[in-house]
Amino acid sequence: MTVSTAKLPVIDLSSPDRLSTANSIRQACVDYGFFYLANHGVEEELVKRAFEESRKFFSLPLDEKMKLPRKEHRGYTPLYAENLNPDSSSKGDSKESFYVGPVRGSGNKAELNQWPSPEALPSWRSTMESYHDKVMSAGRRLISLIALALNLDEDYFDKVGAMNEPDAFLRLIHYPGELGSSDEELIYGASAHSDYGMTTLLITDGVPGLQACVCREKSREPRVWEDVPHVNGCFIVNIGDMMERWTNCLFRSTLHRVMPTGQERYSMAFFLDPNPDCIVQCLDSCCSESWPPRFPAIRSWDYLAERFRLTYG
Ligand SMILES: O=C(O)CCC(=O)C(=O)O
Ligand SMILES: [Fe+2]
Repeated sequence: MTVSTAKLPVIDLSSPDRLSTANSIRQACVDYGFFYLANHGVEEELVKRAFEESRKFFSLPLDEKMKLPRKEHRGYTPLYAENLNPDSSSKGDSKESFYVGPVRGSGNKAELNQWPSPEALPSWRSTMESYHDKVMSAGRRLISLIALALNLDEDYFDKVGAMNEPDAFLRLIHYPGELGSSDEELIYGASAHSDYGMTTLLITDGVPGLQACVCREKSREPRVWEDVPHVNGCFIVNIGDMMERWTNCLFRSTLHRVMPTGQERYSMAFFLDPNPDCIVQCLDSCCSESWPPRFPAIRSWDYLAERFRLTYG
């Protein structure tokens, strides 16, 4: 079956016409929950370096990588350890990943990060810290436009505490590209899922595989999948379930997956989530008498911890 390419809008983060940009973001988040983000300020050179360092890490022998197993949601997760959609595959996804949590902040938050040994990978930590910082500043600018898009003050998410030391996790991903044997079930790179948090800023190495199901009804069958190709110089941004909850389902967290193509592939997903103590409750601008709040208020971390528990067991 041929798969068409999703026609996603491109949002210019540096446009001086913020209101018009906010309107385009609103439209994109209502219609697709996905868009491309251009002129985001993260230099191509830094993206390239981060991909190089990521490649170096995943090329280490497994026993080296297993010295940094995922703890406190930071560190290494080996192949098949994660199953985003247990209904679709019993083996788990064909990817390995590494999480880098917030790199600044009060208390010991940044110290929870695990780093490969500087002897083996001397530039790894500084590269990932710079990349995390830079994507975080793009994310902050994006969140203020998202607030405008929701008819809120542009510092709304600062005022409710979401952007006070947000929980931002960079996840480096490596898909080895092997195809599971064809007489068994299909093994996805990443099986169908929506992201859990506020918003995700994803960049890939250009190898195809990512698809989104941009149908409004998540439960509609059969699902129609469309390719989401890499666009040079852009992040692929998508809305997460927590933002869907916040906006009372006005903004959509869209199902997506990574198909196995037989090609090795690298990507870097930056999950921008609110401060763990932030209370996520239906925005005033997203409910009315005829459209009452669908979800009770919840503390951000309580919501996310439950989602992680279901994914990682
Ligand atoms: O690698 C990709 O293109 C997508 C990864 C993804 O959706 C995720 O990690 O949540
Ligand atoms: Fe995702």
